[in-house]
Amino acid sequence: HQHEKEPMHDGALRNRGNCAHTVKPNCVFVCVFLQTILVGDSGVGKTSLLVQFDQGKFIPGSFSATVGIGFTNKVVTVDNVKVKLQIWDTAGQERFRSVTHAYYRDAHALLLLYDITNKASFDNIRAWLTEIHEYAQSNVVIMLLGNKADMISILFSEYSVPFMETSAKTGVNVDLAFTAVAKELKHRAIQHPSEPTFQIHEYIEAQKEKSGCCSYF
Ligand SMILES: Nc1nc2c(ncn2[C@@H]2O[C@H](COP(=O)(O)OP(=O)(O)OP(=O)(O)O)[C@@H](O)[C@H]2O)c(=O)[nH]1
Repeated sequence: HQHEKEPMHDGALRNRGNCAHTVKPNCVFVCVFLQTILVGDSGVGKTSLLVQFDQGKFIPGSFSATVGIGFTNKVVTVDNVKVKLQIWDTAGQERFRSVTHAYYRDAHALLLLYDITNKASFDNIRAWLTEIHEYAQSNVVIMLLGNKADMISILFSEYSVPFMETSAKTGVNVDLAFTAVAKELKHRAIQHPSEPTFQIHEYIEAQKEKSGCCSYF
């Protein structure tokens, strides 16, 4: 944080009206100040995500729910411009909701998290988005994050089962799922001694990248 020198006044933010931020010309230290809020159900990993981003570590162990709200400042350089992110970590528990709503209005960006292993946290996204639309500025930047992606690889390594996400609706990875299985079976049936053994995991990984799976805009 030694680069921080010119934090904007909170008042400047409140006066910004339509959420526009100021880029200071020829600035050396902090040029843009952005308020970001992490929201989502309790236990989806908001605090953990912030600790990972800020300190590059993950502290496993017992879960202690956030009480109220707190923030961490982080300066990132984007296209040679120093951007100070003030990241607010909110409590996901219902009883703190009225406290956190008060912070939505000043947010430039909202990171909405769900836990990919917890269906209820996914189902609640609609309710979160309704709240966001009610309390935040209309042009707030919203990013939806499916956290705990590592849990997939735990299943994968436990059972050694290849994994990919498909959509029967859009067709994403549908061909690949069947082709990969067909290739595996073909290699088992007809294996030329000179041929390297077919690695279905590697094949899927290589093909998945081409289809640009898993980011949706
Ligand atoms: N495997 C795995 N566990 C995670 C991940 N993120 C968080 N956890 C665990 O999930 C539990 C809840 O994480 P927190 O970061 O405290 O959740 P939170 O969203 O801040 O919860 P509240 O403060 O109540 O809103 C903790 O036991 C974490 O260790 C992740 O990406 N992978």
